[in-house]
Amino acid sequence: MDFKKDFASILYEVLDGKLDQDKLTLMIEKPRFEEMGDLAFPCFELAKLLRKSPHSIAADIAAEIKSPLFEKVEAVSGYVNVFLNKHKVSFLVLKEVLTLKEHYGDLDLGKNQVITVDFSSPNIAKPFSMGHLRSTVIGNALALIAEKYGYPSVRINHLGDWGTQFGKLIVAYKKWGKEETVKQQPIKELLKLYVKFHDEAEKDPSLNDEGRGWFKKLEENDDEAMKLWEWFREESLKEFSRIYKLMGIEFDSFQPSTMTRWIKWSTYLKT
Ligand SMILES: NC(=[NH2+])NCCC[C@H](N)C(=O)O
Repeated sequence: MDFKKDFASILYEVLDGKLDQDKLTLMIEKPRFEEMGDLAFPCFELAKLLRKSPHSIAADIAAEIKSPLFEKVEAVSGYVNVFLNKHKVSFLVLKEVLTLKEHYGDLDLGKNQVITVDFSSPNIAKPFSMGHLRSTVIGNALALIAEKYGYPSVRINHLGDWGTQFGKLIVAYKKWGKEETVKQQPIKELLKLYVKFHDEAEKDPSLNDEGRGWFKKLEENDDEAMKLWEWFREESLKEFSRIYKLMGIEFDSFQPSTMTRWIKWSTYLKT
């Protein structure tokens, strides 16, 4: 529904085709104040062409417009101000919404160029924060807007799942963790273990070395270290997925931070 275009075609008739419809559409303005109508047509440019004052041109045009689309047409200071017929306009808009359904408002600006949106990105083994929630809502809204505009979007969740803290978490789990408790409430339990690690490391700083040692093992793809890390990741993802499901959001990839490590490796290999 493009009421500017409709107004332009009405003006085209009234002006006997003196200006073409595209030009008229471009000239139509949206008044700054509601009381000046929904659309306005300035008549200043026509003054030269018609050899009349903008005031009288506006008055002439206003007198000639008779369209059920408008409930009021006024000539004010060289402008033709039109007020859309709310009843008719709401009927037309709702009819279009109901016909086009989810395609209402679709645009093809993107011409199928893909847009990637990297958002949410929580850290595994830690609670999902307000900041993550905000990023999730904003990122998904941007992806939806992009899609509406004809850009297929790829939603990437760049998980925070790599770093020394996972060496520490492995140490904590091996010392004080239980498989069952982690499975029951993964984030809560893993966070508890991580906090305990820090409390204990204050008393016994050698734990930090152990943590670094296990992270080194992770970096070297050690079997036991990788199995535990993958499990923490999987359990955390289960919990995050519950939140995403509640919000009706799906991701195309849960790209691991480890990806950066692989990319680094492959560049080393190439050089
Ligand atoms: N590529 C990204 N999305 N990076 C942002 C990572 C955010 C980080 N995981 C955090 O929770 O603070």
